[in-house]
Amino acid sequence: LLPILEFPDPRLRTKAAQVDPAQVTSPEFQGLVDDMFETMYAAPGIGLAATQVDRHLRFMVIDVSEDKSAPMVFINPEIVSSQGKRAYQEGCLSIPGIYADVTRADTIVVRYLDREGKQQELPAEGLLATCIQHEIDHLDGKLFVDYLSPLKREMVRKKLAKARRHAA
Ligand SMILES: O=C(O)C[C@@H](Cc1ccccc1)[C@H](O)SCc1ccccc1
Ligand SMILES: [Zn+2]
Repeated sequence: LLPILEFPDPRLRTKAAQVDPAQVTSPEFQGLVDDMFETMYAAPGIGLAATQVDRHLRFMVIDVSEDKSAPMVFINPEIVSSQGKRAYQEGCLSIPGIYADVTRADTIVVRYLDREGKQQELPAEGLLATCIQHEIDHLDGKLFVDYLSPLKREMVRKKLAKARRHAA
């Protein structure tokens, strides 16, 4: 399992670099993808961005199915269109115990390279669209708490500091 960075770790603010398409089929990269799926399922989570495990490359793994039956890899993802708005109570594996409503586009089309390095274009809506947008934010060093008011974000910081003190 790969350790997941936790807020306010500054490494979570790193902007990830494009993946070299020639690297995608290498054993090293494929091994990292496998490790990320294992880490995500163990958390458990439905998405995990490479940034969260301190690998600053533009890719993420997602599986919104109930039974781990729909693993998806998005490499160098870019949203090419987005429509509508939808609020969803988001959590984040890097900000444990904090949940808040975040409004994002309801329907998107995302262009990316798949696990074989093949260019794909996928329409997504609902939870999958929310998750894709949440993970791409990670690759840009953004966290869902950035969408909260400064007051609310301060409350989050205090709550996490307190939880860390009690855990120590
Ligand atoms: O930290 C992450 O990126 C994993 C996130 C992905 C996510 C957050 C909000 C909304 C959709 C996806 C989650 O912590 S995975 C845990 C989870 C499970 C079911 C529904 C929502 C979140
Ligand atoms: Zn997250």
